[in-house]
Amino acid sequence: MSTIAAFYGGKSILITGATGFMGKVLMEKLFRTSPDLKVIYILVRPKAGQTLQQRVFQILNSKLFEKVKEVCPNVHEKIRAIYADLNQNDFAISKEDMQELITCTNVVFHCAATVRFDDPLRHAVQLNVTATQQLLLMASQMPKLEAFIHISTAFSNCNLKHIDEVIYPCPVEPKKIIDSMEWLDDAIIDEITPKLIGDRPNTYTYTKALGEMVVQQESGNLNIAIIRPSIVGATWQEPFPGWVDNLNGPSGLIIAAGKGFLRAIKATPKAVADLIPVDTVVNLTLAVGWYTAVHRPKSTLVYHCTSGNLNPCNWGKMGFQVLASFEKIPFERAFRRPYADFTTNNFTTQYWNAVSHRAPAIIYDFYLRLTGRKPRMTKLMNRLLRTVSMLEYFINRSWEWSTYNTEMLMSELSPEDQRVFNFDVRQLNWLEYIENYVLGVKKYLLKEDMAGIPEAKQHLKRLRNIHYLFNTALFLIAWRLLIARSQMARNVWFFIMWFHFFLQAFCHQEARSDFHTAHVL
Ligand SMILES: CCCCCCCCCCCCCCCCCCCCCCCC(=O)SCCNC(=O)CCNC(=O)[C@H](O)C(C)(C)COP(=O)(O)OP(=O)(O)OC[C@H]1O[C@@H](n2cnc3c(N)ncnc32)[C@H](O)[C@@H]1OP(=O)(O)O
Ligand SMILES: NC(=O)C1=CN([C@@H]2O[C@H](COP(=O)(O)OP(=O)(O)OC[C@H]3O[C@@H](n4cnc5c(N)ncnc54)[C@H](OP(=O)(O)O)[C@@H]3O)[C@@H](O)[C@H]2O)C=CC1
Repeated sequence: MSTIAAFYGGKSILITGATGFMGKVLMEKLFRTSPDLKVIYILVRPKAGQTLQQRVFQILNSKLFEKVKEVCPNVHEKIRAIYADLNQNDFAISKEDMQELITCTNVVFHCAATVRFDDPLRHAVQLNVTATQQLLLMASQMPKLEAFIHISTAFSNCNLKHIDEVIYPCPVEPKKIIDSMEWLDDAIIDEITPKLIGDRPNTYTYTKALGEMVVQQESGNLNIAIIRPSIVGATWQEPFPGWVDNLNGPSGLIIAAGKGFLRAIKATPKAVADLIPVDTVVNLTLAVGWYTAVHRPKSTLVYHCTSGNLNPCNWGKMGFQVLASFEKIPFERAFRRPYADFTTNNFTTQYWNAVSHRAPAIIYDFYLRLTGRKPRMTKLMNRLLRTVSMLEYFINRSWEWSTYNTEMLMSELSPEDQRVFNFDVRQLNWLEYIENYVLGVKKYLLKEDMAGIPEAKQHLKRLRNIHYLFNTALFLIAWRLLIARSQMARNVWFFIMWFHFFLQAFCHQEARSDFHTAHVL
């Protein structure tokens, strides 16, 4: 029997962010491996016209929970959804619910956060810092609490190149930031945001760093640990490979590339793609919960949940494998054929954005107008390019995260626990993982039927023919109208053609050699 699974038996567990990507996988694993746990309290807010109960019902009836229902048929009775809004004082939890939580909770997993990169500082501070502070205050009143596990991010200190499993201080105290949010108006906050976040790229990474400082300062006598996952991706093994249900991290870009919207990206092929499967993060989280409660380390331990130093993969190899997977698993109704130009240069990025993204969108919108429909592609493309520009920071740099604590914990586990709560990322086969990821995006995010694959392949063939036809027609028209009439136009045309093909050849050669190197590595 697994020691960790046995530890959670009979326990009352509080999870924040249980309706999120990681929270759902955490609940699933807890119920599947410790079906005799007492109760999982989840702090939920009504959303998108759904009540708390409807939200819980939807989660429990999803494919993710199919196995759980076999092992733990009374799972509905073991989830207690508590109305809460982490943006409110005392989380707007009723007195009775608060009393129950304080009296009964044994372990807290704090996953809730805003993960948006463009959130205004006030909102990001409220959720990622103030709510963490409030939750710790609540936890300090829990007589039965054995462990408090805080989920942070490996990028909370992305302004550093080498990151140790320690809490780094921020120049301005979190308490001062929290106080100032109360009296400063939005315009002033917007003005000082760049100065506060300094060399971090966004309010998300900054407020997650502040959240860690709050954990350190307010820990009191609590048994606390911090987990820092890198870029969390689809499940690797459990409960089945490829499960994913939101667009964060690479998932949105996989869709954009597979549907043929995104065909070039400013990314450094040799930079480490520090992806970590969500089930690996959850396994480490549960192991840390057990270790923190049972071994009670004297100080707050930080655990890096990253792949780069143990089993590195780079963006070149990842992009190559994603594209290769589209051959086998094409997405339906693609706008253009999937294709990738990786570039590291600003000028070529602008060039490919104009040629591969904006121009086709304008042409398609023109076609929509001609056929009496509302143009939409330019707007969609602008949004996509904005999203990509926000992710660029993370795909053009490499970081080194030390993993001493994570490796120490692995060595502390029994062989059975190492198997049931596997977080040894060295066993991950990237090529297999990425193919399952693409498959998961198709099945669980796009909700496309596998039976549609032959038709999707036909559609891509049609797109290829249209592409050839379009290029030939364009060439003939240009030739007829301009080139045949003027020497000047001929010279300009030849220069453009030369430049275009030169760039294409150059980028291909660059990408090929990088893909090749990446592959060899
Ligand atoms: C040639 C290219 C392709 C080649 C091959 C295939 C490529 C795949 C592999 C290699 C590519 C590289 C992948 C890089 C991924 C790197 C991610 C790095 C992130 C690390 C950060 C640290 C990790 C963490 O700790 S936090 C978790 C990460 N958080 C996020 O990812 C949140 C990011 N999202 C946001 O902040 C916002 O959504 C934002 C600002 C991007 C957009 O906000 P906006 O208000 O404009 O819109 P939304 O309402 O949110 O959505 C609008 C629209 O866009 C869709 N969308 C949302 N997010 C993404 C996304 N990440 N990618 C693509 N599309 C996205 C959303 O669904 C909406 O669509 P509609 O149709 O309009 O509804
Ligand atoms: N995804 C990733 O790549 C990474 C994530 N992390 C960290 O992991 C944790 C979980 O992330 P992930 O699951 O991906 O994020 P999601 O965005 O999927 O989930 C966020 C969760 O927080 C909840 N939440 C947000 N605001 C409130 C609020 N005001 N009141 C109550 N609940 C709220 C959401 O509830 P609702 O459903 O109602 O919106 C949701 O359950 C976060 O702490 C994040 O920083 C770290 C590294 C990478």
